[in-house]
Amino acid sequence: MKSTEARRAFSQIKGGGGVVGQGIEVKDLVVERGKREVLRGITCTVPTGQVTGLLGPSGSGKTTLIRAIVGVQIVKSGSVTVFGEPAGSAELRRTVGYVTQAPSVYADLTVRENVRYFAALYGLGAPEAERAIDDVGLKEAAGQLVGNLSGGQRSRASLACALIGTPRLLVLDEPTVGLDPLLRADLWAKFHALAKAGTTLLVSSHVMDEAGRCDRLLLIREGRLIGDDTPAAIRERAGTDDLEEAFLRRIREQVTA
Ligand SMILES: Nc1ncnc2c1ncn2[C@@H]1O[C@H](COP(=O)(O)OP(=O)(O)OP(=O)(O)O)[C@@H](O)[C@H]1O
Repeated sequence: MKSTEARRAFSQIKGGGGVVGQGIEVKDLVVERGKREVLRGITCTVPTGQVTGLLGPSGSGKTTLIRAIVGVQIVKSGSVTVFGEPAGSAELRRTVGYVTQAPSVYADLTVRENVRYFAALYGLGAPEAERAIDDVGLKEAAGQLVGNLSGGQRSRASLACALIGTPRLLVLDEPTVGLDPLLRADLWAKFHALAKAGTTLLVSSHVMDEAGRCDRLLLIREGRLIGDDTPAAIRERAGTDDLEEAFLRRIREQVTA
């Protein structure tokens, strides 16, 4: 067994009915941006084959944590591993798909040209590109220039490019911003279908009504983790069915602690 495979096997823990693994492990992570500590000692895990939501108010540190996980953020201290490898290491390049908040597609190419370009980078062809376009509901717009698409369509074009390499970990920074409720529901169904097929997903959002769609939630506030559990357990602990209210109660608990 190669060392990478050994580490991967080691990062998996036998669960009751099947294999439950840790896709991401973050330990005591501290990040400074602009001379300010924006992540203040985060420790958390993200299980494989599930949709984990990263929730928190604007400016709480979601994007910074995501950047550390995909390996593009300088960290002050602590560690981040993805499938047992240090975040950002060469072994993870084809393993991690990352969709940023800003669309990462070429505005002067059509949707199809963009997705085929990314497919070619992975040694894949037109059928795989068409499947990814179909998956994000952009079949009708495939021939349009990305520069002429709506904001929501453009984010879906970025998502199609990220899906093409069938990454083991898909990290999506606010993927549903600007989408109508029907499209949001379609995309969440797609995320769960991917998770069922074994993909690990980390999805950030500051929209509380999306939190209930996740298998697990990481709640972040002012650079600290204030919750790491299933939506059901977070509701139960707070004594309310309303996740937004549960989040607020958790914040109040922290403030008075
Ligand atoms: N390039 C930067 N230089 C200095 N400070 C930054 C930089 N980018 C972000 N910050 C600061 O780091 C903190 C966390 O920002 P981050 O983008 O991680 O938050 P977020 O939770 O993703 O917010 P949003 O939901 O608005 O995208 C904020 O206080 C922000 O002002």
